[in-house]
Amino acid sequence: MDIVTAQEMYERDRVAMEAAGLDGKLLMENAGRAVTYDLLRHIQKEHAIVVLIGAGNNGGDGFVIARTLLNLGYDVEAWQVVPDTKITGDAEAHKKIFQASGHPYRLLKSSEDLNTSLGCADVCIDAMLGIGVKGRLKEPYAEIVRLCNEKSFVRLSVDLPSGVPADEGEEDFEAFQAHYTSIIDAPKQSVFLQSTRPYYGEWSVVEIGLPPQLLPDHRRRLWGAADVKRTLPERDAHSHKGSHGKGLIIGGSRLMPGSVAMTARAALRSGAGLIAVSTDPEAIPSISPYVQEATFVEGKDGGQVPVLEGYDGIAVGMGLGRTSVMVTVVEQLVHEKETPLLVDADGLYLIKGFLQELEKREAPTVLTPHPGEFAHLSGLSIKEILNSPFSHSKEFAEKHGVYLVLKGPSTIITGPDGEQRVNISGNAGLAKGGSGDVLSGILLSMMMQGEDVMNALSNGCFLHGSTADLLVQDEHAKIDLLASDVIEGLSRTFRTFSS
Ligand SMILES: NC(=O)C1=CN([C@@H]2O[C@H](COP(=O)(O)OP(=O)(O)OC[C@H]3O[C@@H](n4cnc5c(N)ncnc54)[C@H](O)[C@@H]3O)[C@@H](O)[C@H]2O)[C@@H](O)CC1
Ligand SMILES: Nc1ncnc2c1ncn2[C@@H]1O[C@H](COP(=O)(O)OP(=O)(O)O)[C@@H](O)[C@H]1O
Ligand SMILES: [K+]
Repeated sequence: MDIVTAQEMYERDRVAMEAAGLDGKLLMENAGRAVTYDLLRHIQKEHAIVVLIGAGNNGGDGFVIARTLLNLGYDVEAWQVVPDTKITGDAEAHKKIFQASGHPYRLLKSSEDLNTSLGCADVCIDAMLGIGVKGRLKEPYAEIVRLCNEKSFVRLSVDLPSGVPADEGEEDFEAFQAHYTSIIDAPKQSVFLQSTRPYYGEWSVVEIGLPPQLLPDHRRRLWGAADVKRTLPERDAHSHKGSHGKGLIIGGSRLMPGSVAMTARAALRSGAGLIAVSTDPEAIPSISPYVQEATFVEGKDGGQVPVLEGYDGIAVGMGLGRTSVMVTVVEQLVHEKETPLLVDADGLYLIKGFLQELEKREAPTVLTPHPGEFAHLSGLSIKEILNSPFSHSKEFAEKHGVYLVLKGPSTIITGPDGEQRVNISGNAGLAKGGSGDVLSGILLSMMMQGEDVMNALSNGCFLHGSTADLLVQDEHAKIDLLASDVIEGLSRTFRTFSS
């Protein structure tokens, strides 16, 4: 499913209108009807409903929704919150159909009248502003939004909660706080940002008849279960351990043995053929009982720098520490151009000095920072990253020729060519030390088993989060879930994808 900016959404509408001959009024009818039937899941027959209608096409959708609900026999009051002169174009055409169908609307004169009406409502449908919003809400919207947010009724939004910007990068806004948002055609960037995501409440996307074959390819997509099912490599009946990749994991130290143990175990649980671990010899006794299937490698000349040749993939950084000998290890990995490399945790701190050289690597380089680590790598502030994660990830990945996995509740995976995928599986049970180590193991394993790196990374992120989701559905709560539970839970997720 594509993720769009406001501009890209207007472009999709334009293509549907010009290339397919779908007229704007028809799209508005489709949108309004699709949204109505979606919202009905949250409405009961005895509910008193208020529909708030704004000046633009979002308001036009509001007239269609109010008419459809009234035709179905629901108790609806349609409030136009702007003067008649502001309702123009397709919205005006639908207002006329609404009136010709014998339905009255109320015109906002004072906020007291509206407040009385809101006081009697069980459900409020917000069709005031959509992707056309610019800057902070002006009156009367700002006051109406404040009134609505204080009420105890069910708040449902059309396309976007009014006031929420569609695109990343906007910090200063005030918005309708929806319990549920019915998104038209494609999720907007703001669905995935920390500051705007909470305003949407639960959400889903309704289809309004735009022809997929004609739509521009934005190369920014939400990655879901259907995509995993389509792209997850099958395990060949005639395969042997060598067919599934031999991986090297460099990390762990005397005081941090657990992280590399989890990465190794997660890699094996995700299908890796062979896993070797390079770590501080003092850490080996605590790691080996936890991953009996892994082997250990000694560094060259008895030191800590391992031989890097002969692997299908290398992951570095988990629990590694930041000593000078580790700088040497990371430097050698950067210059070892032919093996796919994944860098996490301490590895991300150590690689900062070699960023300019990453572009020269021939095999894929994958960096998996959380926003704090990305701030260190990029020199941006965490706030800047959280406000515009799509554009900052894209700029960084393209500049350094790397795959960037920017982790969080919405994880953004960006390829060196700027293609982006978003994973939203997972829950706050993963907000614990060790979750990232497990993800690194899964990603290393996926990279060794599939040809397409973007698919491998997207699938790995989905499987990691989706395992945590399955585990909190029955066995665990978000509070007690451990990263190691996710490793043992992987089998459940894999079983749902195997035929
Ligand atoms: N063909 C299309 O373009 C379709 C559009 N649809 C709907 O149309 C919406 C987009 O329509 P519009 O482009 O008219 O945008 P909006 O419906 O968001 O409204 C823009 C209007 O709001 C005013 N406005 C902007 N910022 C404001 C602020 N901060 N305070 C107060 N008023 C402000 C503008 O002056 C303008 O009159 C979508 O979100 C969707 O709901 C759907 O009907 C499907 C088809
Ligand atoms: N609130 C959350 N909702 C969903 N996923 C989360 C949440 N918090 C963390 N995660 C996921 O958990 C992992 C945490 O990785 P990271 O921050 O590197 O953890 P650590 O280094 O402590 O192991 C990432 O995959 C991230 O997407
Ligand atoms: K809205």
